[in-house]
Amino acid sequence: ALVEMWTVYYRQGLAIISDYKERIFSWYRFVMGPDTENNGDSVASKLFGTLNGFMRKFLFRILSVGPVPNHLAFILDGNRRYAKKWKLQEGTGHKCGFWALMSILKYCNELGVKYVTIYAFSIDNFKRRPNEVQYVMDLMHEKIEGLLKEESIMNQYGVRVYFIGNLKLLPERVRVVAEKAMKATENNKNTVLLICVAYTSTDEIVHAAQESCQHEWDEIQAMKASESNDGGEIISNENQEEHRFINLVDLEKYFYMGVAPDVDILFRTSGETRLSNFLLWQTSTCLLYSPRALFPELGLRHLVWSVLNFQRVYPYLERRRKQV
Ligand SMILES: CC(C)=CCC/C(C)=C/CC/C(C)=C/COP(=O)(O)OP(=O)(O)O
Repeated sequence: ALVEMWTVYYRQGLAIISDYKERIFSWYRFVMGPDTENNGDSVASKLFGTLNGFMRKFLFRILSVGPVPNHLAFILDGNRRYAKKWKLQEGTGHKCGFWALMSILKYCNELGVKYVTIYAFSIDNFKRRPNEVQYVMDLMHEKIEGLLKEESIMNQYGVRVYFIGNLKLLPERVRVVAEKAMKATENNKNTVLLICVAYTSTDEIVHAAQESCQHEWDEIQAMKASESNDGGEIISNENQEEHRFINLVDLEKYFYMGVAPDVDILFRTSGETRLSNFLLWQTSTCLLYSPRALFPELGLRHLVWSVLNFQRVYPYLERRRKQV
């Protein structure tokens, strides 16, 4: 707990310094070293990282005795409140949120969690103040570009990235860089990071229903065409009937989230318990965990506690999944 508290304060310290760095740039570099933007590569931080990593591995070994969740999803709530709480510039909360996300991703990778999904930006978020939308889009653009670098956490930990949602709604430059990131990480095999942007669950369901109907329609048209070309067998009424119904398996095939299994634990930070139109279809048998911490404060202790809770209710969740 002490080491974890230190991690959080260390991150907060970096955030505050980063926030004021334009004003105090010269002694900031002197104190923190030139690489602080990458979360510190100094001897002290390497030593700290080794000690921390050793304790984590020990903890994860113990946790792995029980069932380890396969898919964690996060609603990243409380970034603006975090900035307010620490009297940081508007937007710095989101930056700290990104750092917290990178730590969580690293922990998930070490623990053996295969899928991590985050709600980075909903379709409704486009209604926020233009400068706020602009800030988050700029941050995403900058961070996704960073993820493309050879030494980024994505390549270091073998993380494959998917961007999930109606990507047409994103500004062109963000969409282009997102597509590049998906392509660049397609051979990474360890963890899958699904970043939901321009996403809402209802939009996903409508999109899947439309795609599925379109597919059925195309098939009927193709059958009709081949029938009239070959003078072949006339399509029976039952055959047409069969094509008029969408079934679950077909629908799920067209989900943006079709690449991942159902969620095991859904996190919503800052003590909120609403789903806000996130993964409504994929969370029917998951554990909802809602710590009071704001997203940038989310750390190892929250992850460990949620996994312990998951292991406690695991037999019940499994029974629900098998419908017995
Ligand atoms: C590349 C990549 C994955 C970047 C992700 C960056 C990131 C942390 C985005 C969060 C965006 C967002 C709208 C969070 C909600 O917090 P809020 O603004 O609603 O905060 P509040 O609940 O305090 O109002």
